Amino acid sequence: MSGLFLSFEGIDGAGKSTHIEALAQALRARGRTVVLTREPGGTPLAEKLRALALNDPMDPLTEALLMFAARRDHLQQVIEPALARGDVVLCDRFTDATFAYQGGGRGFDLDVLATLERWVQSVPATPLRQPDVTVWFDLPAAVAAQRLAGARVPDRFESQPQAFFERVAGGYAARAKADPGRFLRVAADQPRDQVWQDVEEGLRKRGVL
Ligand SMILES: Nc1ncnc2c1ncn2[C@@H]1O[C@H](COP(=O)(O)OP(=O)(O)O)[C@@H](O)[C@H]1O
Ligand SMILES: Cc1cn([C@H]2C[C@H](O)[C@@H](COP(=O)(O)OP(=O)(O)O)O2)c(=O)[nH]c1=O
Repeated sequence: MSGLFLSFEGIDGAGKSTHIEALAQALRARGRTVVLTREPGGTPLAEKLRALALNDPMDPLTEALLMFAARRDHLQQVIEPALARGDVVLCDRFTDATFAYQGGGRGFDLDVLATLERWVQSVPATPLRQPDVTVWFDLPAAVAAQRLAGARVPDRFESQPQAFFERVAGGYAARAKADPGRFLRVAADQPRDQVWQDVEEGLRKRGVL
């Protein structure tokens, strides 16, 4: 069986975590070996970089470089070996998050991000590794803010004002527009069951489920 790479995106509170585990179970029930992972993170080194990026003050270039440094290690240590074995990789966030948060949210130069993307995602198997499908939980920033109010201790990103998340959401929309074949947009402002049905149906249409 050939490997499959799925990423999950959306602003904080959009509902990714709620549905990734259910999807892992659905895939396992179909006989697939599933690697559940996340960015920034997924390896011991990348988890250290995550702790820095989420908690320590830094300028936008440092932030972008840490995200891509973590990604490079994650690709080499976890994602590429898993895809080579024929596993399904479910990754909670990938490069679209960098374009949305560092690009849209922080206003960092998108051309620089695109250059880093090409460098970091060039691997022996392919000149530009990208997810096969990106499930995008599209949720208005105001709804996400309501969901997260008081729910968890906010990190450097979650403590940003709503306007930041409006820019992040715009960053995702631009990435989706540029690569509509890869993006599966799910309207996340619906009851959990309906969101899950839309995820399932979208992935079935793409032959993933
Ligand atoms: N469809 C939904 N409707 C209402 N609340 C939801 C829905 N999906 C998730 N939630 C709740 O919203 C919060 C954020 O969801 P979560 O899955 O952690 O988002 P993310 O991983 O994208 O940040 C959680 O408290 C979760 O229980
Ligand atoms: C992958 C990535 C995440 N982030 C941010 C988005 C999130 O606020 C944060 C961590 O993501 P996430 O794992 O979704 O957080 P949580 O543990 O709260 O579910 O990192 C970036 O800013 N750039 C990136 O490239």
